[in-house]
Amino acid sequence: MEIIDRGWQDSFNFANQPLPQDAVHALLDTPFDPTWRSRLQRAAKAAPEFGFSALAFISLAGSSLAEDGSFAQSPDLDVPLNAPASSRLLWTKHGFVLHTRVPVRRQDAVLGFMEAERPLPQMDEALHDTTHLGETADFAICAAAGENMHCFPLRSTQGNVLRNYPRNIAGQPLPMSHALAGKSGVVHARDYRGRDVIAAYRPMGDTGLGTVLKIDSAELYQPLAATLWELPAILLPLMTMGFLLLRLQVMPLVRKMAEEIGEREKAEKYIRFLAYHDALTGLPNRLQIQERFDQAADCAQRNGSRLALVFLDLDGFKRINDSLGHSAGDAVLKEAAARLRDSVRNGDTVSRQGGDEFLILLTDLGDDAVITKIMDQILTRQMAPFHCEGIDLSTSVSMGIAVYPDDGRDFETLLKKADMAMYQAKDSGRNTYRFHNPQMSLDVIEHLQIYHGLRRAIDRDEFVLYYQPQIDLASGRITGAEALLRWQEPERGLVTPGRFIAIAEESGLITPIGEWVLEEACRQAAAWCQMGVSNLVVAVNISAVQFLRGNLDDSVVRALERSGLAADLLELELTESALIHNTENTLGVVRRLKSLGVKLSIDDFGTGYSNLAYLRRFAVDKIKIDQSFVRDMLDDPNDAAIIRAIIQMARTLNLKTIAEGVEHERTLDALRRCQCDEVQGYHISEPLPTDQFTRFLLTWREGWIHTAEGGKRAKC
Ligand SMILES: Nc1nc2c(ncn2[C@@H]2O[C@@H]3COP(=O)(O)O[C@H]4[C@@H](O)[C@H](n5cnc6c(=O)[nH]c(N)nc65)O[C@@H]4COP(=O)(O)O[C@H]3[C@H]2O)c(=O)[nH]1
Repeated sequence: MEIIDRGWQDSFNFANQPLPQDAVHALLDTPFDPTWRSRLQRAAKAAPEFGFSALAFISLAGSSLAEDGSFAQSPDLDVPLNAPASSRLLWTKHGFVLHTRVPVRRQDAVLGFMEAERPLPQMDEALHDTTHLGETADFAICAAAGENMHCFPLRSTQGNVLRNYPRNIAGQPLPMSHALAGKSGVVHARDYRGRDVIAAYRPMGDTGLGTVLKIDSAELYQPLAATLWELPAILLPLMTMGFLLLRLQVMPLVRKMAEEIGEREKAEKYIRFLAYHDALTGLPNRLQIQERFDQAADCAQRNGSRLALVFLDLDGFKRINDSLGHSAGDAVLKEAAARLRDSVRNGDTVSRQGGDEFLILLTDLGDDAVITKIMDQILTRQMAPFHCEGIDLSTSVSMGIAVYPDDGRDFETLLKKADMAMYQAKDSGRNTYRFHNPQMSLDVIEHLQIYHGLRRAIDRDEFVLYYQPQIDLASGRITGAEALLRWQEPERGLVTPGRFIAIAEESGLITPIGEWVLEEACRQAAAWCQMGVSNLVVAVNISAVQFLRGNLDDSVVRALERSGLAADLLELELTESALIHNTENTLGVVRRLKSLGVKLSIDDFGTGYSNLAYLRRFAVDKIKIDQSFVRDMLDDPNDAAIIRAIIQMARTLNLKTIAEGVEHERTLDALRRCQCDEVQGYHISEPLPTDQFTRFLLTWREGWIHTAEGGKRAKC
């Protein structure tokens, strides 16, 4: 039910974001306005990100204004749902699909409609997720069709739907008929195949659908039946052997029978338990927390108190699951669940949504201070390491908070807002929490637009590299050029990496983008070399994601081969965090790169772990002192002391140092006095497009450039 409600709510929210609203409104008067049509089309293109497989905006007259994706054609089953209105549940060859039609509104006026389809893989899973209950366990979802019913495929119907199937067989109601009559319970009855089953039934909210979870009685009672079958054969000889033997032989059997009956009751209880709990952690499931929310909201409305819904996601869970396996993943989830339960008050509810997502309902709240106290408690507890399969693991969590009634009054709205806030917490570096604020909805749209734009940017040739010179302080020579990525986005203009690198990392797009950067930077460095610029090292930023997930060493080899650039004219700038994780794999990649002759520098040094051991282990060549220290070094003695310490340490380890973010002559002098090797910053030059950087190179110092005719040949 919540999946369907959420799907409908998502459609409604999507349709009523400012961009679609404005566009549909504008197209009321000028239906063919190309600017608004193209904006609306951009909004439609964001559909997959919201989980839609198809989406169309439709005018009041019924014509399509913009659409994306393809709607299901001739589904095997198509049933209208009572609520939310204008929704239909379809069964297609890919599984369940929710079809919704929602109004695009401004205040009370309907401006148009949005039709959307969203696959519901969670419901597909529900059909198959019964195997752990037993061989014959099965889950059914049906809709009333007059006196009969239509049923979506069960495990036992092997993908086939049941159309117009009777609700009673031989005068006896099937368990589903109770669910379709709006009742919940457990019965021993005959199912549609005429088999005896034990079945739990319940209606699916107000949708008009019914659900049944059932298992064949024969399977459930099999051990008991076997015992009963043996009984007469044993009893006859026993009767002649007298009381003693009777006690010895029969009593254990009787006890066994009693146990079997106990087992049967346990199975029944388990079926009931599953309807309201998560099987892995034993926590309440989504259905239960939603019911508790409804009760708490009624109460809060009466006494004017507040509630909070917290959406919590474990940070880095996928990495644990992928690298250590599912049993370690399960252990982490159980431990996280136990800690969450311990971190909240008695009246609060912790539930598992699925995967590594949890929901927490905090009731009876005064001001936000109570919420932040609980959030801090959760963060602290989750971070404590725990022992799992021979290793110490620790996790952190990101949380988003939506407050009743400030952020909304119904469960789905609050859930959606808490979800958005959770993403903000992730964006802010994880291991933290954020309260929802209205700006977040706009941020989500912006985030999606950037994501979709990035996917096409390489093919459309929209990336460019700018270069910023790096200068040797002793000689004044240009020793290097840092390649800095820019995105020439058709509508936004030149976009700097701060706005898109994190999205590229999160979506994995950083790998192809990073490869493009490597190829382009090497190609350009080789071109400068051909022009006669000698020993100019091009420095390329490598993201930690690219380093850990991509085949960085292969990409580097390819870029060098294609461009013909000498390996020692390429420097890779890595952050400390890239080298700290996954050390064995990292070491292998670094060794290969070093064996090629590629240089390695550590970017933003001083802001991360600053672990000296890895500087040696990875044979780093250069340390880049973070601009946050450089910026204030003249005014802040602590920053100046840190810079001096970094430079001294680097000298001891025989590493070069470069200071970034040098904006003033006086900073440059101070760095020279500290014996910093190189500098980079606006004082010398901002990052420049290729042609301007080439001019910069040619005019920087007389006599520095050696042409091929001039004697000294450039190394390329
Ligand atoms: N205030 C101030 N800023 C200065 C000064 N001199 C240089 N900067 C800016 O400082 C940033 C230095 O790059 P970064 O620390 O590697 O930080 C880079 C880097 O981490 C990332 N980045 C840039 N290009 C790439 C790329 O191709 N791949 C990856 N993975 N990340 C990139 O984006 C970050 C930001 O890049 P930009 O916006 O180009 O910002 C650049 C540069 O324009 C100065 O004197 N004052």
